[in-house]
Amino acid sequence: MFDSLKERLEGIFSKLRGKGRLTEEDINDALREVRRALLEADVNYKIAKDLVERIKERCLGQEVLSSITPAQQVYAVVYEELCNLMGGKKERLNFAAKPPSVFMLVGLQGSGKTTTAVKLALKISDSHKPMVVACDLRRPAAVKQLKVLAEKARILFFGPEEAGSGNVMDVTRKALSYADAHLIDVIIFDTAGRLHIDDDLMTELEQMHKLLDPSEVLLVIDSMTGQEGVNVAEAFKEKAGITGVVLTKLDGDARGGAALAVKAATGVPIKLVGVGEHLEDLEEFDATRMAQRILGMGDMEGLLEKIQKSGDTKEIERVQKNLQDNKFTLDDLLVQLRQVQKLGPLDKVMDMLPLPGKVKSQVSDIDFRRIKHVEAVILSMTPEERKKPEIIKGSRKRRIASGSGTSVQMVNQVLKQYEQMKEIFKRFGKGKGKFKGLKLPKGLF
Ligand SMILES: Nc1nc2c(ncn2[C@@H]2O[C@H](COP(=O)(O)OP(=O)(O)OP(=O)(O)O)[C@@H](O)[C@H]2O)c(=O)[nH]1
Repeated sequence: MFDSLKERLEGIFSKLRGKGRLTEEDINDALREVRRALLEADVNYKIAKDLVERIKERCLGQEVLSSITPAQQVYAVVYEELCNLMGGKKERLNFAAKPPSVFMLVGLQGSGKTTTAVKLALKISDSHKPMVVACDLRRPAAVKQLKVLAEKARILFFGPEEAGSGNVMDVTRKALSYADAHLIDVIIFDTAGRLHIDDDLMTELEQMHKLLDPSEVLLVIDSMTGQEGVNVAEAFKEKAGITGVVLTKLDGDARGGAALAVKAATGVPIKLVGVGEHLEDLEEFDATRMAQRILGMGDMEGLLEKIQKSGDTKEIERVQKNLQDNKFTLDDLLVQLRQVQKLGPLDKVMDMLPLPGKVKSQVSDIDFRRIKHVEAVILSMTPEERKKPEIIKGSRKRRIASGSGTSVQMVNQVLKQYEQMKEIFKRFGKGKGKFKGLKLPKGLF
């Protein structure tokens, strides 16, 4: 997601960086391109226009700081304004002061409601006892889907006695008494999906709302729907009293229009984002991180969090220190490869690193199906060789190849990839500059 927007912005800023002083015309030209890039990302025209106006006002109005370049200044303003556009601060879920908390998930068919219901239950299950309730009774398959997913995630499920039968209000009431009897403190209702917003659906949601007095009505939107998603949000806001948005399929190739504009258009904050098909792939939405990703600054916080979750933090800290000190060794590469295997798909990890798109695709090109071979090659080297691979010469390469059950060609490839990564980290992974609390990776300018 955001790839093409990111690339466009990268191009615009690299042009600016090439200029020492920026004239008003330079800024106007750059911002015109920013607006065009936003429109291409399917952001509503008015929202893009207003955003660019605000950026322009701030850029032209600000005094020139001696500590940073003019291009950096513009970049920082764009970053701050993108954060503001997406809501600025993190919006947490509201839980009822007196349990149970009731969450209603609403949205169009196929937006990802059912999956999100279970993802959300799983996410909060560390500190709560959640239950998911199937209230999409028009589509028997939806009840079954929720049940199957809930079983997979070991989450309590409640639904009509027979899929395809029953009445929504009946199921809702029964779910409430079941929850009461079983000390369930969060009840998540998966409501009916429709292809379009219609009166029947809204009446049903209204009745449920009245009975449940929910802490959250979360509208689930497929981010691929772009601006259309924003229109849906406007309609649901008016009719269903939504309190938050969950944007799903952010891992896809959506252009980003919905993520950028939904808060500005509706005033309703994005609270959660779906970032994959696995049940663990639901994250809190963080405008700051999102803006950093859009601007190619990487989501270092997200990456570190992921790494910490996967354990081995001491090792990771050591690798980080080595990266900063420009002492990246093959041992570090080994730790990284193991982390990559634990972290999951490489493209997601790559997305979080503050590297320009082009470099990312180069790194992504590394054949990670052969990751085990790479590991075996490194493990067949002596500790000394892992620190100073340049001492590995012809005969040692053959020994390493046979020791690891691979080939000399593979050994050469590992060494080459290591050199490439070292170079990348040297250029982009080192240190961070600071500007008014912003963390800008050095080397970008
Ligand atoms: N890649 C990806 N796929 C997702 C995400 N969230 C949901 N999906 C997929 O989207 C498809 C539709 O999701 P559902 O949960 O069935 O959607 P729904 O809104 O409940 O649909 P109805 O039950 O038809 O109303 C499923 O194949 C999900 O696996 C996500 O964040 N990323």
